[in-house]
Amino acid sequence: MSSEHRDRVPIDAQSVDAPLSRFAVFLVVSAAEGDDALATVREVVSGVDDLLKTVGFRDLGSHLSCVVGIGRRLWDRLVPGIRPVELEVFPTVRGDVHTAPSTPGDLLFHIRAERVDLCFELERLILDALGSAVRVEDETQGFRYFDVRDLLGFVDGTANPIGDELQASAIIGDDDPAFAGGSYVVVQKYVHDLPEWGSLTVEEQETVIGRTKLENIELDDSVENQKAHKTLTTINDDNGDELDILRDNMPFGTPGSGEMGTYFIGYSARLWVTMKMIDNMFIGDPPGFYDKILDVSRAATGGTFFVPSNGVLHGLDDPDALVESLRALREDASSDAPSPMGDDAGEESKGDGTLGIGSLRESTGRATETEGT
Ligand code: HEM
Repeated sequence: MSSEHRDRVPIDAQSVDAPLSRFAVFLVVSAAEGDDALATVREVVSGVDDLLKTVGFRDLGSHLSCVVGIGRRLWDRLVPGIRPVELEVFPTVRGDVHTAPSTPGDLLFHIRAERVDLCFELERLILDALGSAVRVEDETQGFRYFDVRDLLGFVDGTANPIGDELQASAIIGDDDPAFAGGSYVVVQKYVHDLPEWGSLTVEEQETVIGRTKLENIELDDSVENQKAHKTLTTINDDNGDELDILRDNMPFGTPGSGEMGTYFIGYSARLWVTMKMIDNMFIGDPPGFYDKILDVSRAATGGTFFVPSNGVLHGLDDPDALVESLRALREDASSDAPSPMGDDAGEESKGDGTLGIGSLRESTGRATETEGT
């Protein structure tokens, strides 16, 4: 990659690695058809930093942050002709018993802060600015619950990568140089059946999760077919090295309505790793032995978004220049690489084996379908 191109498209990541906060808002919206709506989306999304400063500067200690993700359909409208290698619409994943639905959404705003009013204010300003250019598909307010527990009562997030591992797991690097500094994010809103969960003994619950409830100690992996949640979501590459994702799950709910659960959010440098975890949970590994967490957790939403680096995000207000820069970066990379990557929408380079992706994909036995690509 030439330094000239690096200068044109800086690879600074959005605040994907913001610390675990007390509050969060997960806002998913769909973009309206038409050029006017697209122009508004471009302006707001590329300038979201200004709104963030407007609100966040009023209390810097509360660490207000906002990550913007863009779904594949909107990406193709905003940046026609070049797309992150793995970006796809979240596919419906059907197991024998449980299904992970694919639900509409073009933009994700993941807002985090130590104060709920800062999250509220930023969300309000973003939606005001977007106006009729978008329709809200889902809006969930998450909160920290005791010592970072989910509503099932278990500490959630312990095995998250930190430091260098966080960067390597969550932020795209040389695999897709045009989109270095970006990340893939998957969200799913799970609604829990807490009375059903409460009818299990603590030992039974611990077997489902794979950790002890009070002390959060990891249990040994089961040698039986039925694996714990933590085992089904442990993915290794062909060399046996573990491939992590960065989770920032949050409890949500309104007891009066009876609806409460866990909002799952996972950032990854490789989308297929997150999707393999979801396959394992819903289809089972081996197939049929699905994640028992799903017997008390209904997936109500499912979406995949690409989180561009700040440089690409800001570049959305000048799409011609952006596309030219991204193309140049990808061409540079393919002329340097022994086996060239695709130069159009990225389809050609999917599963190119750089991390044993192809063989792992084939072994998933995945019964999935993609809705309305
Ligand atoms: C109902 C929703 C979910 C709940 C309540 C939940 C809860 C938990 C808990 C309590 C742990 C153990 C502590 C920890 O390491 O964080 C865990 C681990 C984990 N979960 Fe989930 N989770 C949910 C959904 C998901 C989904 C959808 C994925 C992936 C797509 C996922 C990926 C992981 C991973 C990677 C680990 C760490 C495994 C390891 O030990 O290496 N989880 N989860």
